[in-house]
Amino acid sequence: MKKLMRLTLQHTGPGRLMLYTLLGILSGISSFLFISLVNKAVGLLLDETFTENQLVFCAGFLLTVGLFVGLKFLLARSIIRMSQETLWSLRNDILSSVLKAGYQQLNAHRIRIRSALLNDVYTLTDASMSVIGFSTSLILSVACLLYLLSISWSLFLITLLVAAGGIVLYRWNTNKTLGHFKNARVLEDNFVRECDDILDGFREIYLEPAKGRVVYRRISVDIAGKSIASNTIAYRGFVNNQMTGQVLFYILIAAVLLFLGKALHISLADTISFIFTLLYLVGALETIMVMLPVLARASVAAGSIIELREFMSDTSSDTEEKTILPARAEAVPFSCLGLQHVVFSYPHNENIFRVGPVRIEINRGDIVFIHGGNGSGKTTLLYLMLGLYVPDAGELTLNNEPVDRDNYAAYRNNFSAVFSDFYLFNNISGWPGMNLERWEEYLHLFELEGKVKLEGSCFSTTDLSTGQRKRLALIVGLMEGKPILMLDEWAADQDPYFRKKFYMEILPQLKADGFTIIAITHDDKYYHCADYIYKMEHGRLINETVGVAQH
Ligand SMILES: Nc1ncnc2c1ncn2[C@@H]1O[C@H](COP(=O)(O)OP(=O)(O)OP(=O)(O)O)[C@@H](O)[C@H]1O
Repeated sequence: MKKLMRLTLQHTGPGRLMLYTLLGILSGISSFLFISLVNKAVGLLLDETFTENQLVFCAGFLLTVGLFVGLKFLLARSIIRMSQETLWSLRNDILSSVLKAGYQQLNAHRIRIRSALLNDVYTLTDASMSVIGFSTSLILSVACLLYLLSISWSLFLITLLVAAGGIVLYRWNTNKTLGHFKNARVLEDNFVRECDDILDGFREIYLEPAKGRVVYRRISVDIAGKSIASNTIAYRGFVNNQMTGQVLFYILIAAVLLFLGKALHISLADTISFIFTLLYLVGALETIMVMLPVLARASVAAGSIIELREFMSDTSSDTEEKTILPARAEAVPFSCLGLQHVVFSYPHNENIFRVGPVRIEINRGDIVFIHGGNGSGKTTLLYLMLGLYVPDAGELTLNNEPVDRDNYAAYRNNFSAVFSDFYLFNNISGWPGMNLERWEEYLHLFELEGKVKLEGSCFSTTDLSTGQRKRLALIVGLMEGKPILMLDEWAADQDPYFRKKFYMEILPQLKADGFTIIAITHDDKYYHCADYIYKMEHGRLINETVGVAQH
């Protein structure tokens, strides 16, 4: 619950939370005023003096009901607004942590981020909607207990003992119950992962439905089975608590009516008032008990969001040490970059694959090709050069200056990249430094005229062939105007005609325009187009430029 309070406080602010609590208290008090009026009226009816006070009671009832309705309405309106604002504020908060996180952190927590954005925030929003009933019932319970004290302190003590017994039982059960909710929350992540398999692997499943059936079975048998079991045990625990509490109070009511009233010499009017108030108390306690599982699940969701945020901002753990949090940075004019004895290995990789030590110097205007076998470390090296991964040892230099924590973001600003699994943004509005005036020229160069248009800051379509989408991604990269272009097997999806055009015509033109190009390629037919050629072998970078370089 502490985590839930911490998160709620962060998103509503203490002022608003106090205001809603105050409204809840007032609403509870107005309910209690109504009960006490009913009790008084019952007492007067028994004394047969009610008719003399009928008008006063009529006004009293109208006033308390009016107050109750007004406060409930105000509270409901505020809480509904607050819960919607909390939903979006939580989402914005998670997304801004995502945007500030390092690449490796993001990759490691992809599924949790999705679960947090889609599930946890809704669990929390639902809980905040329940707060109205919860706070009102809580206040009403306290007020009822105080009223019971004013009727008979001995009966009050007995009631308190019964309530304490219920609370002890509840506490005893709750830890176990929360554990089951936590299990169910972990299963939710597994569910999201399996759903990704179905949605992202749909083509493969369509061809071989057995693949889909396997995933479906994992969801419907494994995950659903375990999730149903965990949630059922957890909810059952809460229902048991609720029933135990109710039974305890019903026994108390029966005992007061049957013998406790008489034994403790309580008058008939007080006994009736006591029973009445107890019944109200049971109702209020029941409302609280119904809310408890909702709050318990919200507490697990809050814990999960807080943990995720800590993972995303933490720079001390194994993985996070190798990332540099981005900051706003101005690019410096690029003249050369270098990797000096750079070493990197993936954390938690059992095969202990290591890149390096790597030494390389690249100057402005160079065309550098890197080739090598699958799994030799080319992409890892590319990520190191791009500053997506941070080396374990050695250093990167930009313009002969070492790149450190403070200027990593500025360093990254020098690159545009088209990855082998690139993402094509449809809307490029607000991107800094875009040379949109070159759009038509590049469209012509990459032979995409008539295929796609730039409408404002959006592309008319991104539903193109794979090769065409790659051409468009490269045009976007070029329009960004960054000095270094990183390409991971860019030409692999191009037809022979355009591949030739790319190596023989486009690359020289880009070089003439001042771009530096670092490309992973297996097109050995065009290796002569590079100024420098390197081979990656088991994480080692071998210079094969001799005989290839044109200068
Ligand atoms: N995210 C990762 N976590 C752990 N290990 C990884 C990760 N990515 C790659 N590796 C390991 O690093 C090695 C090199 O991978 P890398 O992607 O750099 O190779 P590559 O030369 O680009 O291969 P390919 O030509 O197949 O794309 C792989 O053999 C793999 O074991």
